[in-house]
Amino acid sequence: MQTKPFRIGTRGSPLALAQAAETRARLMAAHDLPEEMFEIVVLSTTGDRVTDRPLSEIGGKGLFTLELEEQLSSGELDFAVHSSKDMPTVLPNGLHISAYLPREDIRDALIGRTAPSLTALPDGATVGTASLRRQALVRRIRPDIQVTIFRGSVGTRLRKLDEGHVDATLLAFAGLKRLAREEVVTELLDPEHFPPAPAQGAICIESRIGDRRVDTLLEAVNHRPTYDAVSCERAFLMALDGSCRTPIAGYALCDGDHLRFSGLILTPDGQKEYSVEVDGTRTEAEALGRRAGETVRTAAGPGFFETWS
Ligand SMILES: NCc1[nH]cc(CCC(=O)O)c1CC(=O)O
Repeated sequence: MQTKPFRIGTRGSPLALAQAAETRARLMAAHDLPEEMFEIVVLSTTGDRVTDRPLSEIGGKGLFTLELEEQLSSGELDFAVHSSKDMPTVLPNGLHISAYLPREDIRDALIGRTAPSLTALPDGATVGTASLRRQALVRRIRPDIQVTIFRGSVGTRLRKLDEGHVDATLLAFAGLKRLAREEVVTELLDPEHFPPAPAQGAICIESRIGDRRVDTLLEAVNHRPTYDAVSCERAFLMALDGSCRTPIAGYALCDGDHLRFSGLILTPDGQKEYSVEVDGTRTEAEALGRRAGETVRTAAGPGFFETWS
């Protein structure tokens, strides 16, 4: 192996930095390499800079990835570490997701200030979130709840909650665990009733297609069950054309060679929905996700995706 350090690209949020550090630690352990062999390069992305509007409004794909991908393509970086959930379904030419680390918990967590659970929140309570999926899933269970746009890093959102801006907020349990903040959680939401976003809880590594040196390095940390589950979930998103304005949820679970996927699309008010379940072998993960996406898209019909945009 070469002696020049690998350049790892990441965003600068505390969660992104924790994920880059976890990636480096796993690579050091897998290859018995010293820390000096990995240089963590921090870049700011559009998604980091615009924090006062919902992401669905800023539009465009790759708000959290574009700047990193430019530097990957130009050879400035060797690979980039991302939250898979923030990855666009279609990547720039020449780049691919080459590895997934073992997935964290996939569930959403409620952090309640005035009550500990979604069902116990007071009548007309406010919940802070910028996610259309979380908004729709909250309204599906509690149509009386008002949703306030909440953006910024995990720490910023928890501070806004503390300051009393809202009664509760929702965050990925995975991110809270990675930041060692899981003690704030008052309720973990069951995926059967409150399904996570496709790819939630999984760290992925993006690199140049055909970079043998990087492929060899990353192979040792790639977790196949996560790779298959998230590939299935991303295929579901892609088949739905991943419009940022459609609340989409879904998760795949691997059990030995078997994979089961549950998907859901709903209107932002949570009052209308289409769900799908498929299962098969892990080797057909992508095909299963694609089929599930096509199934709900056909069931919903073209009108469904236009009713609110
Ligand atoms: N878009 C923000 C984002 N991207 C990934 C995570 C959490 C970690 C993960 O899902 O892997 C979060 C914050 C959140 O949803 O609470």
